[in-house]
Amino acid sequence: MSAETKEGKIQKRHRVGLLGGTFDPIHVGHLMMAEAVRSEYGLEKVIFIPAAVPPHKLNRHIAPAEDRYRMVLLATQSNPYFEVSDIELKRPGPSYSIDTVHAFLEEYGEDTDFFFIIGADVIPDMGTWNRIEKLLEICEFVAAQRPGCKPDSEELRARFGELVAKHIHTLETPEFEVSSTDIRERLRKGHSIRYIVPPEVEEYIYQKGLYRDEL
Ligand SMILES: Nc1ncnc2c1ncn2[C@@H]1O[C@H](COP(=O)(O)OP(=O)(O)OP(=O)(O)O)[C@@H](O)[C@H]1O
Ligand SMILES: O=C(O)c1ccc[n+]([C@@H]2O[C@H](COP(=O)([O-])O)[C@@H](O)[C@H]2O)c1
Repeated sequence: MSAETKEGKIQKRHRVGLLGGTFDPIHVGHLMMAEAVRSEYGLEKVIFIPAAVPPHKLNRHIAPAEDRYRMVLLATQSNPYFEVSDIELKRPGPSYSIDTVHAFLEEYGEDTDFFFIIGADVIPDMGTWNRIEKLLEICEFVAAQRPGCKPDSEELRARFGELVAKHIHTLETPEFEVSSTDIRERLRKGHSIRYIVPPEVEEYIYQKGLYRDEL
């Protein structure tokens, strides 16, 4: 994408991916999805944003934000296109995406387009997100396939029409049937999580004794 400046020069627009999540813990499904969207959408980078207080998981026990953040750092360190932001960890209250995207728009300026990466399972819930209409206006969403989930945007389309067709894109990515819930369950049962999370994350989980106990 490009835009003409007042002086008539063509300026290339920057394209940055945002991948928000609870990451309790981060797993290869997150990493595969981020890399696939980065490469197919020509993104300069993908910024992983661990949520301090995920708005839809308020009543669920989650690991401390500091641990989830550290695991995201470990998992992403070998990919030069991946960055991690602690923006939501520093903000009190529920980690609403609208506040995060506004902050990035302010930091990066008008010549950057943001692509918020989600799994297809998130689409049916988006109608309940804080100020979703505004959020659809100010950034693009890219929904990656997730095993067993059809990207169902019917309800959103009925409410927000064109905005949904224009700003929510779906992408066929390699699918990997894993979730953080599966991983926590495996750890509670004492089963292996090797190859489902990067080795550094596996080691961190064992070192800190995370997810061992029934909740
Ligand atoms: N295997 C996967 N394939 C595609 N997208 C995924 C996958 N796992 C998670 N995502 C997406 O990554 C984002 C962050 O997900 P999150 O951190 O909640 O992980 P999760 O595995 O869905 O967690 P949990 O099982 O605890 O609900 C969401 O948009 C989610 O849809
Ligand atoms: O802004 C909201 O109202 C909102 C509601 C639910 C989820 N989100 C964001 O969606 C991303 C994925 O959420 P989750 O719960 O699947 O980890 C994460 O960045 C959340 O902060 C955002």
